Amino acid sequence: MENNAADTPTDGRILVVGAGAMGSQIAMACALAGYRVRLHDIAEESLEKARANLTGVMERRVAKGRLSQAESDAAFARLESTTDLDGAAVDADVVIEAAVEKLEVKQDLFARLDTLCPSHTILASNSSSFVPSAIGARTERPDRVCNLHFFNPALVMKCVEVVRSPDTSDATMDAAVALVERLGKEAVVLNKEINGFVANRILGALRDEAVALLEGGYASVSDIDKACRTALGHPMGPFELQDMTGLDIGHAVKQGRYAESGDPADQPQRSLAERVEAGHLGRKTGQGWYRYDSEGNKLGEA
Ligand SMILES: NC(=O)c1ccc[n+]([C@@H]2O[C@H](COP(=O)([O-])OP(=O)(O)OC[C@H]3O[C@@H](n4cnc5c(N)ncnc54)[C@H](O)[C@@H]3O)[C@@H](O)[C@H]2O)c1
Repeated sequence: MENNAADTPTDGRILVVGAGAMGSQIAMACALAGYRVRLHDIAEESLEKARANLTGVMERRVAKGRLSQAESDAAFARLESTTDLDGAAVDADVVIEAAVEKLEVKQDLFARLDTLCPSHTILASNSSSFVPSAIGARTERPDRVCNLHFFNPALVMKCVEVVRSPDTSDATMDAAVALVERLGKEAVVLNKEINGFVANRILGALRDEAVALLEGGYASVSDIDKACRTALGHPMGPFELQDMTGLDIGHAVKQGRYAESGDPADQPQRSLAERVEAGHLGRKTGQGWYRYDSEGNKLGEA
């Protein structure tokens, strides 16, 4: 059985803001661990989609015997959906924000949550890149702001990066790490904030080296991927992975980092930029570093 607590409700109320791919699964992970959870979104259809997706995920888990029907029912009973942020925030002990990746949206949300939530409430963001000092800049509680960075899919992936700003208190970090552990996940603590955190920075460095080797004419796309799979034991190579996640995503991350650092090394490389400009974004467009047929089967290098 997974980490869940159908019969042992956990103290504390969690508010998850944003019911997209990440927020919906983070909310369910918390409900499975016994927390009472409110899932908020500005869009009613996002909440409906979240509920439908979670119902499917939980049904599959029950069918596979990884969860009992009673545990699934109890988790759903602890999970409430709402478009009313004011009402949802009044008694939240922890907020996990998983709205769109736009700094202004997050700063506005944190400023608003700061006025709506009790003074003890921890405000955490699931942002993939923005640091807590930036997101919480307009709150009166920088000591209770941190990042809780889950990975996709949040119900499956074990790692959660817990990121502190220079103002985040030890008590906030301790509570955040305890929450991650209560969810049955592994906390990776960042003692100092940095854009992109640990796992995605390492992934980015690998991707950059792969593109540099390709652009230098040292090896082909498929041989670089082969080296990562067969020598390093990676489940897929860096080009295969980019085709899966979307070249536009990696391109946007590099642009964002360049805007912040001004370091030319952070700019998207020529071969990546050319593909994105041509609309070759990976599997979703049928071509990225590789070409794919309409069923998504790889045909060969692009
Ligand atoms: N998708 C990933 O692989 C991944 C992984 C880790 C972290 N993240 C981060 O998680 C966050 C959410 O990503 P996602 O992939 O779930 O996005 P998504 O587009 O699937 O969902 C975003 C949701 O936020 C809602 N929203 C937008 N503005 C809002 C507001 N002001 N108040 C409440 N809800 C609002 C939207 O209606 C939408 O339902 C982003 O910060 C992203 O960087 C994403």
